[in-house]
Amino acid sequence: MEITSVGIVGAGQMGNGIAHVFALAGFDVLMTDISQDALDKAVALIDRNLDRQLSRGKISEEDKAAALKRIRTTLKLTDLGQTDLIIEAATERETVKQAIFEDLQPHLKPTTILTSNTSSISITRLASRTDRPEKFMGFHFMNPVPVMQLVELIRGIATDDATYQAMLKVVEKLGKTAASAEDFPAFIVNRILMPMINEAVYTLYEGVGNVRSIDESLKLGANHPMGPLELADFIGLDTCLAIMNVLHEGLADTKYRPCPLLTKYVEAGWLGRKTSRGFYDYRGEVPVPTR
Ligand SMILES: CC(=O)CC(=O)SCCNC(=O)CCNC(=O)[C@H](O)C(C)(C)COP(=O)(O)OP(=O)(O)OC[C@H]1O[C@@H](n2cnc3c(N)ncnc32)[C@H](O)[C@@H]1OP(=O)(O)O
Ligand SMILES: NC(=O)C1=CN([C@@H]2O[C@H](COP(=O)(O)OP(=O)(O)OC[C@H]3O[C@@H](n4cnc5c(N)ncnc54)[C@H](OP(=O)(O)O)[C@@H]3O)[C@@H](O)[C@H]2O)C=CC1
Repeated sequence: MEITSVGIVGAGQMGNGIAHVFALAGFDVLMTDISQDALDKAVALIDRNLDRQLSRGKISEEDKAAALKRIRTTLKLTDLGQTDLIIEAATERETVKQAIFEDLQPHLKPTTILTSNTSSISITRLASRTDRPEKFMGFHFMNPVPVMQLVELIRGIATDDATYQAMLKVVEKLGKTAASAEDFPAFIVNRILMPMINEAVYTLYEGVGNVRSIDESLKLGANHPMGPLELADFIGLDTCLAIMNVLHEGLADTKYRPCPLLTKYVEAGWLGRKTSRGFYDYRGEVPVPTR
């Protein structure tokens, strides 16, 4: 069955980026969130990010207008039931994701494929709570979605080949590159990236460097486009901590112990760019290190 429509749950930074790339690739998009404010902000951001691509000659005025026309929003999760593909991109918490799939289930077409953009949580476990574990996959985009080429595809233990092949076709239609990862905590990218970010926070915690020197070191010394603390702020410190907890609990190895300083920032509500404060304070003209 050809996939032409997608339902996106969660209109945060990932949800809006995913809606953006699907609409540009010609899919009909229906996006939901628990707040109207999040939906309005997401649509405004997609408009701005399409403008960036327009001003750089990557898309035309017609492409932009057509993409925006393909995006609809709703506050009712169950409206998404008639779409061909569900992409869950809500907060990185297993209970939240489980509840979303549970609530959606009675309203789904029998053919609808379910996916989660989770950064770390077991696909097999999420799938096992639904009526279609064979049609369930991890579909992990990278941030910022319109810019990053990679999508991780993660099969749960029960995912069938027809579902995997259908998702490969979707990735191809988006013009992105798929990497297949096995279903173990945090898959490939975050298994490697997140311990590096956590180590950068330990480096700060132990006073080996400050925010600026740590970020400069990795940017100028290892050619990373962003320093690890700047990247953590960009991803969201709550998401970074959630991923470290999944690694720590799922692999039972102390090398994944989340840095207490990362926990403290999250407890303060200093979640990075999305709350205007994290390892940097973004409330002024230029970001200022908070340590
Ligand atoms: C946590 C997880 O589960 C998984 C993850 O996602 S891990 C995070 C993965 N992401 C990264 O590691 C990102 C690392 N950072 C970068 O690659 C770069 O800093 C960046 C691409 C984000 C920004 O690059 P930059 O050169 O500093 O900024 P900027 O010049 O504004 O942007 C570069 C290009 O991207 C475009 N761009 C940036 N953000 C965009 C967006 N949201 N939408 C559309 N276009 C965007 C810009 O228009 C620009 O386009 P051109 O190349 O055509 O000029
Ligand atoms: N940030 C990143 O770099 C990446 C994140 N991911 C993954 O993508 C997912 C989303 O992350 P991200 O976009 O950064 O997070 P955000 O915090 O930016 O957005 C999450 C959104 O989901 C909403 N939400 C929460 N619960 C529900 C619900 N029950 N139904 C509908 N919407 C809900 C939130 O609303 P509210 O704010 O009101 O709670 C918020 O708008 C996570 O699983 C994360 O691990 C994957 C790749 C990269």
